[in-house]
Amino acid sequence: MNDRQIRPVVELRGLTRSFEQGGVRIDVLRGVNLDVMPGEIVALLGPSGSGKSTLLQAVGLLEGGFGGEILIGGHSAEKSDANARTTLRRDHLGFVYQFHHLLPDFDARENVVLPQLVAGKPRKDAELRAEELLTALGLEHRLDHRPSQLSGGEQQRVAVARGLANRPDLVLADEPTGNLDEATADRVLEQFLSLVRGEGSSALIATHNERLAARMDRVVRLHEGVLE
Ligand SMILES: Nc1ncnc2c1ncn2[C@@H]1O[C@H](COP(=O)(O)OP(=O)(O)OP(=O)(O)O)[C@@H](O)[C@H]1O
Repeated sequence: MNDRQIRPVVELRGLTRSFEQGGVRIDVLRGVNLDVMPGEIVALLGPSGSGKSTLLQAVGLLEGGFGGEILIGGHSAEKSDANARTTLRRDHLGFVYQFHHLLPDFDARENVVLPQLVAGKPRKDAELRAEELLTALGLEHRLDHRPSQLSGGEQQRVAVARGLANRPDLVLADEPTGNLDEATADRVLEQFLSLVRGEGSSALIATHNERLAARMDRVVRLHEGVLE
């Protein structure tokens, strides 16, 4: 490949996924094609049940059972064994879950430190990075608070910091503001997007909220198992 050619951070080619429900087969993804370019923030829109979470699980290399091809940073997920997939996930991907996935017994700082320790970063560096991110999100006065001592919007900002902690090339987020009221969702999304932009990462963000999707660089719609 020409060195000057820019490669997508993720390439999906003919991605398929079916489930059996009560003896009936449903084809949720029927041949999804998508490229996400470096630095691009893509909204994945679709009504409830259209397969947004299923698609994010595929890109996150969290589950098997998919047909087609997934390339992360040019590396084929299918051609990688379980260890190589774990490395791909660790080196390239970050996940922003809804805030109820935060570890309840650890404070905000530690929730952001832990994934970095798992990735092999020294504790001191991990703490500095956690403080930098939480400060950028306006939580410098909440570093020592546990999730139960934080508001929903504050907890979701901790979840954002955790997802970005290891400087992923691609951030995957499933309804990252889905649990928040409209005004808080707007503020948290704004901070999330500006942090992703500032770090030069890409993001694929599932939502059924057209208004929030319009704030991203590109909108793709999942309809009847394909992207339009
Ligand atoms: N593990 C599973 N077993 C059986 N069916 C599943 C499984 N996971 C998802 N499905 C089905 O696949 C379809 C798509 O689900 P998915 O959660 O991906 O949709 P979604 O667009 O993320 O919906 P929502 O916006 O409500 O979260 C649904 O009909 C769902 O019931």
